[in-house]
Amino acid sequence: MSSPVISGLSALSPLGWDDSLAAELPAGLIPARVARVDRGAAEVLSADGHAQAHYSAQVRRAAAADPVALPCVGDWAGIRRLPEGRFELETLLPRRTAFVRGGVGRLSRGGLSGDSQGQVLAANVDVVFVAEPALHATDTADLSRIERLLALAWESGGLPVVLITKSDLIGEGLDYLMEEVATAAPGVDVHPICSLTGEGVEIVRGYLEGTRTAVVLGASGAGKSTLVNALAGTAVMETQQVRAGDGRGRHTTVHRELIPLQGGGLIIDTPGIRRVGLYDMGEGVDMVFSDIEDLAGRCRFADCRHDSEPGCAVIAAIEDGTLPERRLESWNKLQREAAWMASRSDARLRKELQNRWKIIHKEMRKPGRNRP
Ligand SMILES: Nc1nc2c(ncn2[C@@H]2O[C@H](COP(=O)(O)OP(=O)(O)OP(=O)(O)O)[C@@H](O)[C@H]2O)c(=O)[nH]1
Ligand SMILES: [Zn+2]
Repeated sequence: MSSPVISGLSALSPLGWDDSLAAELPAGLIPARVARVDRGAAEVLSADGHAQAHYSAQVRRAAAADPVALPCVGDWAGIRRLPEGRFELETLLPRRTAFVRGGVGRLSRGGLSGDSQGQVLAANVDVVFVAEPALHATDTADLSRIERLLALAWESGGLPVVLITKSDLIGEGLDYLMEEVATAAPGVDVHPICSLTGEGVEIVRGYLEGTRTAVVLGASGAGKSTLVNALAGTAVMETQQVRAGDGRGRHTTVHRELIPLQGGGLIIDTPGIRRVGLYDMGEGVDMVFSDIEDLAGRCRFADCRHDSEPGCAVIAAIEDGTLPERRLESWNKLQREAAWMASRSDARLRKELQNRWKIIHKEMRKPGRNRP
């Protein structure tokens, strides 16, 4: 990494680097993107390849005070080469989007708790693909699962896109299924794909244009790895068959969690993202049910519970067939769950956490503190 600045910037653009990020980079630091994190260090990709970068004292201190300041896959960082040739990760650039797990808990002494709370699973994800198979065992696509994952996707700040995978398994019924799925995802693009024949894969690739970064959410067996391999044009991910076939554990292959694709764009795949379940849906739920929110605005009573009140526009829409009744049930259910989570992780504290992230970030960028 000798002359990073000139050769660097164009070599960095496949990683998603752009002018607005460049404007945030403190002078004298080398831009690099976090591809994987280990204890105390990150594997980073830069214009000159990959390197291990140990966290600076500032980064360690900030992370000890608040786990949100811990580098995570997808982060952009400013790194520095130390005289002995090692690299140090000096600062993180502001995150544009983030998948946060666990929300924020309170310690008995009243502060924000720091242990595995508010952990950031991935940063700077532009597109969130929600993968749901057309046919899973004997059932068709699970609309409630799509709604749940969409709420997460919205909450992260990335653009949600629904992919109905394994479209080859359903044949005739596909058009009908796609119409049903569309009712569960208002305002969201929905596409059928088949990673085996390649149908729809180019449409998926289109969302990555301009070197965007994506994650694929979906249940086990939804076809996430198969899709990523189809996008990459090579086997970058182990699929279920491969894993079953050679009998090796998944841990035998150490892979980077930020995967640049040959045709452009990047995919983030981490165990944390794979396990992502019912976390932090928060305001995302409102986005998923924007159709019902609109209708509710037209109910006669402002506090209508859409149950049996007179002048309820939601019930009217169910009666005239424009709103599937399943949607209202699903909305009620997810709202209850979101409220339950909010009672545990307090939305106000979450906002506070976001603000504190900004302060931490400024703090980390103060020059001359504890240089080794
Ligand atoms: N018929 C059909 N099968 C598919 C398609 N895509 C994937 N599969 C199969 O579905 C199974 C699961 O695919 P994976 O890609 O491993 O699923 P995954 O979502 O990565 O699963 P986890 O790693 O457990 O999260 C494999 O046997 C694939 O061959 C498709 O488009 N059509
Ligand atoms: Zn109503």
